[in-house]
Amino acid sequence: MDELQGRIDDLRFEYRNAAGEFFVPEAALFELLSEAEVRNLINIGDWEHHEREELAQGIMRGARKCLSILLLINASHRITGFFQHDSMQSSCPDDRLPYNEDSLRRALGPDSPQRLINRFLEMQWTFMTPMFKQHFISREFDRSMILPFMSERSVGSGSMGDAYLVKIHPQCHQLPILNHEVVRKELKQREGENVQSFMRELKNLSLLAHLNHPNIVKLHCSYVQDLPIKCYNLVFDVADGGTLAELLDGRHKGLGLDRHKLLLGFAGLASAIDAVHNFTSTKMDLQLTGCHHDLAPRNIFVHGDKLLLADFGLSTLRNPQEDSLTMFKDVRGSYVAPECQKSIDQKSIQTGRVSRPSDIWSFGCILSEALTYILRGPPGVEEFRTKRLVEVVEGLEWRRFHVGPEKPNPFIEEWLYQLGSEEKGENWVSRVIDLIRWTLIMDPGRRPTSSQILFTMSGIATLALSAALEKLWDSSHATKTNNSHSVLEKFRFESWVFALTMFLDQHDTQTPGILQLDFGLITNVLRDIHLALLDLHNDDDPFSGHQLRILRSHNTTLIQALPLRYGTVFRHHLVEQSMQISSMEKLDSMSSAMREGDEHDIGALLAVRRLTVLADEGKLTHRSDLIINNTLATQSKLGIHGLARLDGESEDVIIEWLKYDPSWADDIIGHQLRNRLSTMASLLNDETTSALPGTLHCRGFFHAPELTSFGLVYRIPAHENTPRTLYELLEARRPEPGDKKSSERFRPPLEYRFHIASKLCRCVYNLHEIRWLHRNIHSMNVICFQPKGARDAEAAQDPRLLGLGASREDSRNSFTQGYDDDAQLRNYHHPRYLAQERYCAEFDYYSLGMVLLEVGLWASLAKVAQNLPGADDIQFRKAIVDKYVPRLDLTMGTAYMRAVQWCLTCYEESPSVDDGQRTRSDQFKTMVMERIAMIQGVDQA
Ligand SMILES: Nc1ncnc2c1ncn2[C@@H]1O[C@H](COP(=O)(O)OP(=O)(O)OP(=O)(O)O)[C@@H](O)[C@H]1O
Repeated sequence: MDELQGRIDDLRFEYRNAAGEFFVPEAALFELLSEAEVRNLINIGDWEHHEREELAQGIMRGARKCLSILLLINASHRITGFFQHDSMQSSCPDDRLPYNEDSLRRALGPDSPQRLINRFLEMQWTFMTPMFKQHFISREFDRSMILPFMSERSVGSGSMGDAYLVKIHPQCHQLPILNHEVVRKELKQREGENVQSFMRELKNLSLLAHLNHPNIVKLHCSYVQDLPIKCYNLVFDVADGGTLAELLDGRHKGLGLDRHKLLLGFAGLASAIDAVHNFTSTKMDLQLTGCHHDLAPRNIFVHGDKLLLADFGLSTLRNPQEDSLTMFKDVRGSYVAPECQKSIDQKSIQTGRVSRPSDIWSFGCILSEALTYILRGPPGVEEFRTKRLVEVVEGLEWRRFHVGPEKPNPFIEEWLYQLGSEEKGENWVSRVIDLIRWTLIMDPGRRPTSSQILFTMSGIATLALSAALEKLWDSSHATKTNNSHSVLEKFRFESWVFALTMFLDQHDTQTPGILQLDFGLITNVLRDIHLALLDLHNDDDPFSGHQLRILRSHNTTLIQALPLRYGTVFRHHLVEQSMQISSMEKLDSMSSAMREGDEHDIGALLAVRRLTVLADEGKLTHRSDLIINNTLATQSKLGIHGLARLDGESEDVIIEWLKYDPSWADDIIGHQLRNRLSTMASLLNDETTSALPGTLHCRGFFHAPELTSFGLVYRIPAHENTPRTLYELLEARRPEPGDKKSSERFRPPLEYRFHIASKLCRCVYNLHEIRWLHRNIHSMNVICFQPKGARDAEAAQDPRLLGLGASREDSRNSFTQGYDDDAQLRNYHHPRYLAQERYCAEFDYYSLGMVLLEVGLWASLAKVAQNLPGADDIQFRKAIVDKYVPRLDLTMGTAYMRAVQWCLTCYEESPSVDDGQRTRSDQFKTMVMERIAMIQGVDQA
């Protein structure tokens, strides 16, 4: 027993706090006083056998501290009394520490000497050091309580209290802290406003602690100690980088924050302000409207690369139904909003009523200093502060961003203008300045809300970081080989930045919440990309599969984070970028790289693009296997084309006739023509080309000298289906019993018509994406496939575009399509093209518009033209636009009508970029393709 007593006594003098007091951490005591030790002690003591088991269990359950004290004062046998007087309550003797004289006398027995009682009372404090745990709020400590603070040093003081950096004994806390350190903020005085502020801060922080917001300083716990006056303490997580005020002044510790981190820090800060302004806790089923009221750099901490919002002593969090205006409590500081003081009159300032926009003003002020810091460093901040100093009334000067309740400080705008003219290459600077201007609007009602600030600030920070990464990507890329996979990833990243920028520009910040972006996720991915790019510099084989796979997966995450509509913008930009590649070799490898990844459809487009360039350059290999020598066993007309069966075959084929001028049939020109045909057939035979939606697979070509024509031979996709031209269907009459033609016209249901329209748009859009103009869109070049046994409506299905062969020819003189270049085909062409203007995409849209009109009215253009006898090309177009297009309103709806109208008038309209659309193809997509797809209920994205 003596030996155990000696060891406990040693433990008593092992730990000494910063105030020189000894204490025994609970865990250390329990380690020493194990169950074996306790049982051993009981076994050698004077206790009756039948008492021993219960006693051992009772001590282990919660009396080891009392037992230790009794051992040290040589009264261990009295431990039984602590149980005898527990009135069979479940609490344990240790739980009842600290004892007072009466309760102790009851436990120790009435015969216990006073000296024993005194010694216990004195000794007990050594064994009851508090255990600091999270969310222990408002604990009251006796003045004798020994706190396990191993070291303590002052880190600053504010108007309300002093702050100390404290190291807690590792066995005396269960806090998630680094190095066992916390900041203890101690209230300076106990009277008046300070106590109220303390209590308010405590209440606010306790509520905010439930949010566990990464940008709000973490309150771990709080306590009050009677010393003998009440001393109020808040225990915070340590912010390791000092305050933002110190950073801006150049007095910060550590590395500080670079520009991107600072911008991200402000996005985090905006998020904290938003959390305060719109406090919501599902756990507590609570929604409150908050206001910080004292936003200033000294109340913002730097922690790692985060900014933390602190000091909630003046803040309010209240029920949203309550009036959210508050009388401003203090008028100090440079960041105070103009509405915070009602009037200034001979040095006396009347406080005004403030609400959340006042915080927004302060945020804007702080942001402007931060921007100055980024661009000009601490001396710039100093200059800004000095220059904005104004004398408000005689003898009263301040550095605020206004000069009275309704007057802005004119210097601020001048300063922002100066900042804006710097850093030309950095597009985010002007965005930050725009945001600052918005926050510094004198009318509080017109300032942005915290959610708008959060969105805008997050967008700015993301764009700034992305721009830096683009540079890094360039520099690392420039030194590497032209590995197509790496070029592709760079393109994907750039296209993502493009789509993001468009999203931020177009997002209506007045109605936040409609389209949201997970900025947290995006920032993390951007950080990972940064690391991966840095790795590339140090890697021997930088574009090895592994590195690229990492970058590809990061890019994919970014792309998937875009709202659906902007995923389409991304895709379009990627196509545009890829189309800039002029080298055939690069196009080829880029196309293969894409076909392996997420954008395989773009890869296929690129492959076709490559083929078309090769075809135009006459470099497409001439393939003898595409020359068809069979004669035609049967032949019938398919409008201007043919439906035939080749000798010895069992399936029909479609023949696109290309007629040449007989005078060219001499040997030399004939050879050239043959070469051209061979090139076209190779292009249309390639599986990538025939995989384009709305096209047919070309098997090859043959020469029919007797017709001075070549025939391009196409496969029928499902051979039992009957091909019919759209023109034929438009003209068709409903069959009557006995197969007699009725006078009633055949009209497929609307959904069939929308489907045809939609598919044709898609086909033209894809062709244009790869810069392939069709040049011959008309309803005789649209082939539908009637399933076997289907009648009427079902004939109008699965439309495909013919005429692609001739479209590769620059000159209209090489071939004419069909047996004769029918005058009625003229109606599909834009008058300006007919007047010899160079062919452009708008002319394809015009022709497509005419076909869409035919589909909409379900009447051929030839039929329509019969009502316009003698009209020249221009008059014809005008009559169509003015008279026939409006009829679509009734047959197909307004959206369809507008789509057709756009096709027929886009050439006349000056190119416009103001609605955010960059190219005609973009416009076609939104104005026509998506409109029609939307009526049809199909997402064309
Ligand atoms: N959690 C913390 N981590 C690191 N340092 C802190 C922490 N809390 C306070 N400090 C330091 O202690 C100083 C005093 O903080 P305190 O919140 O008491 O006053 P203040 O905000 O600077 O002034 P005022 O109360 O007048 O607004 C701070 O400026 C900061 O340097």
